[in-house]
Amino acid sequence: MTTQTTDLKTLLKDPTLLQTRAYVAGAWIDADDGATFEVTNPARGDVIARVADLSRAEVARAITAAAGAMTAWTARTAKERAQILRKWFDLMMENQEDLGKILTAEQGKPLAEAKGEIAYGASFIEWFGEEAKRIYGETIPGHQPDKRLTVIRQPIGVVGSITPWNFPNAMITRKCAPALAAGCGFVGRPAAETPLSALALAVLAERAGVPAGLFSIVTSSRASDIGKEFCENPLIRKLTFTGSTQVGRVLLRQAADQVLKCSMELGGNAPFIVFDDADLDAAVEGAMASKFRNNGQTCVCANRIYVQAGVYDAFAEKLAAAVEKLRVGDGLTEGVTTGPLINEKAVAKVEEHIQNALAGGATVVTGGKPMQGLFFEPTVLTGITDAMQVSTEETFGPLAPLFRFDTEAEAITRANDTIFGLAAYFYARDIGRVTRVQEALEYGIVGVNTGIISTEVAPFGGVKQSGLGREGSRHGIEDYLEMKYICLSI
Ligand SMILES: NC(=O)C1=CN([C@@H]2O[C@H](COP(=O)(O)OP(=O)(O)OC[C@H]3O[C@@H](n4cnc5c(N)ncnc54)[C@H](OP(=O)(O)O)[C@@H]3O)[C@@H](O)[C@H]2O)C=CC1
Ligand SMILES: O=C(O)[C@H](O)CS(=O)(=O)O
Repeated sequence: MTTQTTDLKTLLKDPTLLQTRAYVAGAWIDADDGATFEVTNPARGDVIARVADLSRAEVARAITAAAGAMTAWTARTAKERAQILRKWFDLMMENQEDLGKILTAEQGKPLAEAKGEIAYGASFIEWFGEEAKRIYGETIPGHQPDKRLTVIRQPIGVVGSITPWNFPNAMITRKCAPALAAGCGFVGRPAAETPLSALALAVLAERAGVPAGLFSIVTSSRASDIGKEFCENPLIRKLTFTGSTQVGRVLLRQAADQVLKCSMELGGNAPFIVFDDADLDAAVEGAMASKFRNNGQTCVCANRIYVQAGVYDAFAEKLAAAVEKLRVGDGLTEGVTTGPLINEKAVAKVEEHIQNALAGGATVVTGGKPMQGLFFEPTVLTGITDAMQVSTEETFGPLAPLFRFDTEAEAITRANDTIFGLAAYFYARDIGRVTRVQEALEYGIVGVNTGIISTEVAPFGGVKQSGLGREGSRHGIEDYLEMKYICLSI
């Protein structure tokens, strides 16, 4: 690690965006016992903040306040709610540079990418501010002459939210925006690695006019405790989680006791398939975008790259050349394309997958080794087989493993041979093949001739063990509404 330290406040135009206390029931609070936890810059290893370390008691207060604030919030018109969300969006975009610097400092992604995440995160607040005005009901032709049937949709209640470190802004807004638009209260617990982006969001929520108590950010190093509070507190009507499938299973088990409605955005193992008839240069561009975005730390990153035999060597050569142009370094340094991994566990996992592949006969085309601190050489391996760990486990790092295949049917079978089903990608130009493959892949999201699929206007989510529900799009608000059927006898 460098000896350089990160004095974030001096980097910000508006230093008040950097908060270290939790935002609970409309107030900025320390933990009742004064406890704090450290936030470090993964690029430099230095401590950039000490943040309030809340326990269940403070979180319970946030939940109670959210329930209390819902009454007035749902009494407002949809237009008033929409206007406040629009103001929040505007404030996020006005402060995009500062929010990006805070995000880079605590998560590591290059500033340009962090600013891109701020725009992506803000887009959910803009989108659901608009959707707030379109929560329609139904009238149904009565089943008897004296019956008048209607269906109305009402906010589900207080939402508990748990989010990961890899998108510390967008994963929260992808949840809180539809929740608030639907009229719900919201209590968000960000990952301990990246709480500062969430707290900066709360600063701007307050400025935008989000009512005190409706929206809280509860920072804590005690993830399991907070998860239990969300699952056991009867005022919580909805749990929304983004993170690993392993933790998703724990939460679903805990949620069962109260039959708590859950949305789960979980792990992935995305196949990226390159057919003989693909535009190879486009396929390399798509593979670079999908694989190395956020240094490979996204749930929709290409995790397995299948290349048809006829173009395997050419693709491997082109991909390696593109990978060698990546510039690894501190995300706050101009021109850096690839930041550090989030922690030592992440570095160890990438190294484990590489060593396992090499032991099985794979070959390093470029990269392959850890660098100083949490940095890792962007890596391309050839000779990957289905017996290797990288075939069944999500690497969550800068490793591009190339599998060879012969036929279309083989590619589909191998691509689907996983417990996950979040995102898949393929490059081909034959219209018959494109149609067959896009329909045969068992995934919630399929990118055809593109490696980037994320947008607020489309439904994001997985099948199989990649999750439950969809976020974003006109569907994303459904998970925060309950349908009420009214049968009026006249
Ligand atoms: N489908 C999707 O959209 C996404 C999926 N993921 C998946 O998550 C993994 C990487 O992210 P990572 O953060 O390591 O995932 P984790 O599942 O370990 O953590 C996700 C969040 O859950 C918290 N958490 C951990 N254990 C518990 C628990 N027992 N009860 C309540 N909360 C808990 C974490 O807190 P803390 O970090 O403080 O320990 C973090 O805030 C990958 O598998 C990736 O694919 C990640 C992002 C998006
Ligand atoms: O956490 C993730 O990986 C995100 O869900 C992926 S995306 O929505 O930013 O593409």
